[in-house]
Amino acid sequence: MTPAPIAVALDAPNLETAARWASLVTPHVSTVKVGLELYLRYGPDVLATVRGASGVRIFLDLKLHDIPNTVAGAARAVARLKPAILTVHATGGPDMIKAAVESAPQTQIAAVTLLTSLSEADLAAVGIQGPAGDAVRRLAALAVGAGAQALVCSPREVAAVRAEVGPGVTLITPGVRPAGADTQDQARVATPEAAIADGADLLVIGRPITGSPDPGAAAAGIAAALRRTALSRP
Ligand SMILES: O=C(O)c1cc(=O)[nH]c(=O)n1[C@@H]1O[C@H](COP(=O)(O)O)[C@@H](O)[C@H]1O
Repeated sequence: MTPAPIAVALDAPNLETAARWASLVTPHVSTVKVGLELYLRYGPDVLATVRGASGVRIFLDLKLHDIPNTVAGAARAVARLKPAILTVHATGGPDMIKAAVESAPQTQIAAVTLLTSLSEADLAAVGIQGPAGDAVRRLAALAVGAGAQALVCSPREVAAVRAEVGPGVTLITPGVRPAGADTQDQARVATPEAAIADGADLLVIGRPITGSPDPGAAAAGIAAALRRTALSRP
């Protein structure tokens, strides 16, 4: 069976846990995501450990955000680890995004538009007025114009982003929660089925899978629900 378009966020406190989660979920999902917690604790070695024998695709989520020269150096430094995807913040601007794209040519650069943890009130507090969707669409167009091949946005905005950037860009949505699940620190959320129906290519899901007593079964359950949705579509 083809693995589901899910990147499991391995936000683990130690390498053993991350490796265990990775081996449990990789039969069911296409990708695993290494973020700041693991990378800052263990460094580049974490990618080889998590990749393990399965050779699963790695999404390296470092959310780079600095001046173009510094981001170019950072992207070059991690490009040798061959992550499939690397994140940068779209608000770093077009020159910064372009620097990342040029410095990691084998890696898909994903520009994070507005963090899914921010509510509209939070966005207003940092000076982003109006509906989140407007700013997300503007940042999406800017990032694609600068060469980003992928975008990160909330599932609430993914349909508008798809309409803005067209079919060729990979749309990645965190802020995904199965119906009835605790939203925790996420503000702009939707279900896995809704995210896919609205045009997401890859769903980032962490705690709903890794917080389960059986992460393998939780990943398999969400993957099966996505397959059922795909089959029921006309
Ligand atoms: O870039 C990301 O992956 C990301 C962007 C964003 O806007 N929101 C967001 O939650 N994420 C990441 O997606 C994951 C979501 O995890 P859960 O909330 O546990 O499903 C975390 O690892 C976040 O770092």
